[in-house]
Amino acid sequence: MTYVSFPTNKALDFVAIGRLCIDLNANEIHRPMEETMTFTKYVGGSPANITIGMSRLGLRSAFIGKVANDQMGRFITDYLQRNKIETTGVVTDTTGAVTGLAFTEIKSPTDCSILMYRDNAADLKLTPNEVQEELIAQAKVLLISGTALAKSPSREAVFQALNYAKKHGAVIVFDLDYRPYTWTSPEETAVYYNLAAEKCDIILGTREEFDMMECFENNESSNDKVTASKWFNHSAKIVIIKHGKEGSIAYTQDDEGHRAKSFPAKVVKTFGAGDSYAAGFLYGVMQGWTLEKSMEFGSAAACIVISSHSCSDAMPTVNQVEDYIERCNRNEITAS
Ligand SMILES: Nc1ncnc2c1ncn2[C@@H]1O[C@H](COP(=O)(O)OP(=O)(O)O)[C@@H](O)[C@H]1O
Ligand SMILES: O=C(O)C[C@@H](O)[C@H](O)C(=O)COP(=O)(O)O
Repeated sequence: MTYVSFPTNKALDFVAIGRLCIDLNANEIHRPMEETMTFTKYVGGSPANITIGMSRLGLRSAFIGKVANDQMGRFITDYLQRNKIETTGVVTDTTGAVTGLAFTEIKSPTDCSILMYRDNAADLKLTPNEVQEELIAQAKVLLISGTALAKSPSREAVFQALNYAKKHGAVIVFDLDYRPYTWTSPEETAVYYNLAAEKCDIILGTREEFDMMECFENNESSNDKVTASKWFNHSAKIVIIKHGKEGSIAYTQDDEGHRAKSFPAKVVKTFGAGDSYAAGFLYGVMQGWTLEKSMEFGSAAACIVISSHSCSDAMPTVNQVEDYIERCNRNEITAS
């Protein structure tokens, strides 16, 4: 059963808009940030990680965003190019804005947190007129990510990208990617998230992210099926609700819930799971696979990334994901 039809005859498979940042991941793991002395630098930012994931899986990918006019900005653009990602949509800030930094704290495989430095971040300065219509016109899929809605002008740039995607028939994917510290209040966040989600074909988020979007509804308890069904009155064809280690469920317009098979992992850190899951899942549906197979592929990609030190750099190839699934089926991998 096909739930989403992707346009054909496009030069690009995938374009994402939003945050290009730096992850500084603690080298001394299993200790708090106060005691962490050294970090390894990687390209980061959830939509950047997903795009790197798509490119590693062999899809023709591009990015639309803004980087600082400094060494960090050049590091990011260069990394994208080395990963075969089209960067004509990545513009350089001219106002002295800086690159957002995410310092990661890895206290244990289950207790991880992120300390973000995002004052005057370049990615939030992207303006609507800097969004290249041509790039979106050429793409089968546009992915938007919630954090880019946090401030103007990046907020309007995302809505402009949504307009172009609608005009040119791209499938629109929304990764909710809710980072509370970028926002003033859950209510402010919910207003913009709901406006954007109405326009999207595939919505991916954790239970907590959907709860934030429902903050005006005074629900006594959250219910995945009820949450998902609301979006089918708008543009959505697939709504995925993620539950960390417990796996994920995809809902479709026929009200069916499709549960993902999950795999064991020797977890180093928890972050990066959602980004690699998104890349693996989207790769699968773009190949015309069933939802179950696509979700299984996403789950295995997530296991590879959470078993590694980085997010972006650890994004797997198709062979690596297939190999992981085979090793799990042979019981060669056990949970940490
Ligand atoms: N500890 C874990 N072990 C195995 N798989 C995991 C684990 N944590 C996450 N995953 C996989 O990654 C997917 C996305 O993870 P989740 O934590 O829900 O997203 P996010 O990183 O966006 O919060 C899950 O649905 C699951 O398949
Ligand atoms: O998104 C960021 O700015 C930080 C990411 O690069 C980071 O590594 C991360 O948090 C990944 O997010 P997740 O996949 O939702 O866990």
